[in-house]
Amino acid sequence: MKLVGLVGWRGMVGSVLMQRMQQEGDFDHIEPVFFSTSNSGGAAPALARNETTLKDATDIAALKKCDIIITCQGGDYTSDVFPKLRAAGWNGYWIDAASTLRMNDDAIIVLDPVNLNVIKDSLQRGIKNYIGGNCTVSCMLMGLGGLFEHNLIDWVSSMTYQAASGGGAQHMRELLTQFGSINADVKALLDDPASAILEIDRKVLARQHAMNADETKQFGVPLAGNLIPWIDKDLGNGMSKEEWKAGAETNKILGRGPGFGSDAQPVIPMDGLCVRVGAMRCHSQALTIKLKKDVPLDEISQIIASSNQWVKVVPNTREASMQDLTPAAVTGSMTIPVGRLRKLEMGPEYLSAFTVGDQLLWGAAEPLRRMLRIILDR
Ligand SMILES: NC(=O)C1=CN([C@@H]2O[C@H](COP(=O)(O)OP(=O)(O)OC[C@H]3O[C@@H](n4cnc5c(N)ncnc54)[C@H](OP(=O)(O)O)[C@@H]3O)[C@@H](O)[C@H]2O)C=CC1
Ligand SMILES: N[C@@H](CC(=O)OP(=O)(O)O)C(=O)O
Repeated sequence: MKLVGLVGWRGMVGSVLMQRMQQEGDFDHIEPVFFSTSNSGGAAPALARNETTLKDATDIAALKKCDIIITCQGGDYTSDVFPKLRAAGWNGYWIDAASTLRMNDDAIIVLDPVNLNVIKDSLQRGIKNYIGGNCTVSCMLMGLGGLFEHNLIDWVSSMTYQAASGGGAQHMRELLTQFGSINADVKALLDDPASAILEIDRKVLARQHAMNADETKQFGVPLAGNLIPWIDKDLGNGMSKEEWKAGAETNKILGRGPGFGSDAQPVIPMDGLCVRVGAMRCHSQALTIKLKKDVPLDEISQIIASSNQWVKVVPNTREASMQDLTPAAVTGSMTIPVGRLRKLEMGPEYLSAFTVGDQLLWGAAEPLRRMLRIILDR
């Protein structure tokens, strides 16, 4: 059995990964070794078999023994440990949730329901670094993969509504704490049906404006009852790094653009705005898609629905959209609903779509565990 090192397994992405690996019986096929950056020597989780203590996640000699390493520890860890491990001659498979290595020439962004051909070709070529994509990109491609596959897309503009979970566990906690403190300030007024709504509104705003640095430590400003139209770094050209990832990662996942040789398909322009909203753990996005030609809506629905077993087309009705196309409906589920499909007033080649995906499942953990199985099944 392959020795598989697990790093970052108790974090938020890591915990979801452990859950999914148990559900899918992945541990039956590996000998796991659990690593920690903070508790080496401590007891490994119950899933451990022969290696029952936690190894030091920075111990290159211990890491080198692994055939495969899966890490959800984060970008700083990858930047620190990965180069040292390769420099020490380790030639195993590195599977990573962090963005650090994604755009490297010797790394593949993995989303096998969409790019299994790219993955298989890379394994054949001896590539050893397999990185999970940005959560928004992965969820979008799981939903709209069919349109890309049929080469129907001229360009895409995405407007995202990204959940607190994209920032990590502390961000989710902060959002809920903020909601709680706002509620506490207006609870008496809410309980009184005769109270004035403008007084409630004034108090909510006063509480938001009065939030101190501790209450907004993660997001920098209140997110509860608010939104933040910027995610990730400022690239200095008016674009956020999260927005840049949409085009860069989508095209890399699809194997499009000059980096993939002279006979590769051209890059599909993708751009838009990424916005953080007060949802808990599903990323949603509204897409404007310029098609290459006028394709009837029923054909579009059929192409989208038949792309993979997880995508589900939601009828473009008020009731279905409210029931099936919300973060609360999708959280914890592998299903990727795509709805609000309609032709826009701009013309028959302009399509709107809205999709929601659990960013901890398809957006983070699931492509990693599936990559592990692809390697094991070779
Ligand atoms: N959040 C997301 O939605 C996505 C994240 N990613 C990537 O995955 C990386 C990990 O993200 P995420 O899981 O959100 O990060 P977390 O902060 O939840 O976990 C990262 C590490 O923090 C340490 N840690 C310290 N205190 C705690 C605690 N109280 N509970 C659990 N872990 C703790 C753990 O390391 P140790 O056990 O060694 O102490 C853990 O592995 C990110 O940096 C990002 O690169 C990718 C896609 C989506
Ligand atoms: N940036 C994403 C989460 C994330 O971790 O993205 P990436 O893996 O590309 O750094 C968000 O905040 O919603």
